Amino acid sequence: MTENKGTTVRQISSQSAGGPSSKRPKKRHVDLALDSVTKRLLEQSAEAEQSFYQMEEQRLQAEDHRREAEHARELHMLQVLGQMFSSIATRNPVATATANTAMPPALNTMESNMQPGVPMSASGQMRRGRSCHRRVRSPQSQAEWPSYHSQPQSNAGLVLERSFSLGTAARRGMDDILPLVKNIVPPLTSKKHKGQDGRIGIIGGCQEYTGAPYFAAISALKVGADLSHVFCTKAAVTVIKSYSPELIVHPVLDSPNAVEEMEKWLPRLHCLVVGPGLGRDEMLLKNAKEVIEKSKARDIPIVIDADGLWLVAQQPSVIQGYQKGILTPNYMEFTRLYEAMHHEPLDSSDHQRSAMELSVAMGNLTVVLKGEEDLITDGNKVILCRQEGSGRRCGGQGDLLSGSLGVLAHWAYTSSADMTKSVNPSVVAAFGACSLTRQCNRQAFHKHGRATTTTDMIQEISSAFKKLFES
Ligand SMILES: NC(=O)C1=CN([C@@H]2O[C@H](COP(=O)(O)OP(=O)(O)OC[C@H]3O[C@@H](n4cnc5c(N)ncnc54)[C@H](O)[C@@H]3O)[C@@H](O)[C@H]2O)[C@@H](O)CC1
Ligand SMILES: Nc1ncnc2c1ncn2[C@@H]1O[C@H](COP(=O)(O)OP(=O)(O)OP(=O)(O)O)[C@@H](O)[C@H]1O
Repeated sequence: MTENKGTTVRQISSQSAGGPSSKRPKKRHVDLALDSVTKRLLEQSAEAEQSFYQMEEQRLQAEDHRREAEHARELHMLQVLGQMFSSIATRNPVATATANTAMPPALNTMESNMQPGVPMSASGQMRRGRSCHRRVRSPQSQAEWPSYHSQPQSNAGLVLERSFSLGTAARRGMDDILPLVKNIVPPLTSKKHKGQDGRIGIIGGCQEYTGAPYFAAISALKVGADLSHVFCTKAAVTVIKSYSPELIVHPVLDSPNAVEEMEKWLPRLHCLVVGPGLGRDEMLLKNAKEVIEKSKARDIPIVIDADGLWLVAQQPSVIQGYQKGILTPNYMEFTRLYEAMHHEPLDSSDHQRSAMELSVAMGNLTVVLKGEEDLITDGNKVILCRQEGSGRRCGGQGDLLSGSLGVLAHWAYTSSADMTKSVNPSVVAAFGACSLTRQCNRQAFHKHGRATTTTDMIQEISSAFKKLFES
């Protein structure tokens, strides 16, 4: 019985295990079924991907149409205004003559620093008769001044005609500058050694603020710098190190010989970003100031942000006139700087004009006024960055911008004039950093919505960079 049972069991198991002849057809059958399921899945995923791209394409086209319509509306509005003003000018020659005599001092404020055809805001142009005092005036600007008078049009006509160029020139600016940013991105080759694509220094980080210098430094690395150093206080160092093993963090900013400690590193740095999380402690600001002085002597680009701008508002001479200096104020910081330089309240109705005035007063430093649209000017020209972002304004986005700008400034200043088509390298770099920050914001918001934080934006740097500058 037992034997029989055993035999039965053996027989059953030998059947179920299957001899070579009984097993193979089944496996083949299973394989075939699996193959077809996989194939079907792949087809479905390809279809889904294709329809996603189609939808995305349609969405982008719709967005383009919306923007074109908006620009057309703006242009139309300006044309109507132009006609209104020229008819006023024709009907009232006395007013025109008065305007002619009243114009020169005010024109000195803006136009004297502008190249012909440079974008300028309509509101700024129309308020030109107001009293306004420019502090710095370049010889080039004076040379240009007579040509404005030689225009056969009335001032109102001239004003508005140049206003028309605002929208198109600003847009053209965007289209023109983006290829230049692409040009300055260094190729990745096996011939390079570590450090060649950028060694960036961030001055900032104290007891209260450890996130800001981290955001700036890690953004610099993610954009493509090889090494990113943070010079912070002792209290901040372990915290920052614990965020990231990639950063080199020096606990020197509040040490008794802080300046010598930091100066030692300057020959190894390509660019300095001063201010993220610096705080406003007198001693820290003094140390930062001295390092800025030493860096100027080494001719390295210096981006000044956040509390670094507080320092500049107290002592503008620290960076005034340094052509490789770039200021990245938000609106509050901008107001502070403007009022410190001009000793009068900021007229908030014309940001472009005010930004140019600040740049000129600072000796044609590049100013990046961040906001709904970023405004970049070196006092000669205003470029607008309108790369779509999102409505999410979490803290730290400005640090992403200043850290990225540090790397891009290094790349822009080491590129040939051919690559930047002789456009101010600071402006090219600033445009790149603004576009990138806004694109990261857009992508991160797409994924995280209201919960978006700067950390989420930093994770988007790689793909945003690729999309903007490597496609
Ligand atoms: N996680 C961190 O460690 C962070 C630290 N940060 C640091 O914090 C320090 C102080 O920076 P703050 O920006 O707070 O400077 P301020 O202390 O000058 O404050 C500026 C204030 O203005 C407000 N503001 C900004 N834009 C405005 C606008 N357009 N209109 C009206 N109000 C506006 C802000 O809400 C803020 O309260 C800096 O060192 C900065 O780097 C920030 O970078 C944010 C992230
Ligand atoms: N209203 C807005 N719409 C779209 N983008 C904006 C708007 N305001 C600011 N940004 C973008 O956010 C980025 C950072 O600007 P923001 O004004 O937040 O700087 P910040 O206050 O110096 O930042 P931080 O929090 O790091 O100190 C810039 O790239 C800017 O283009």
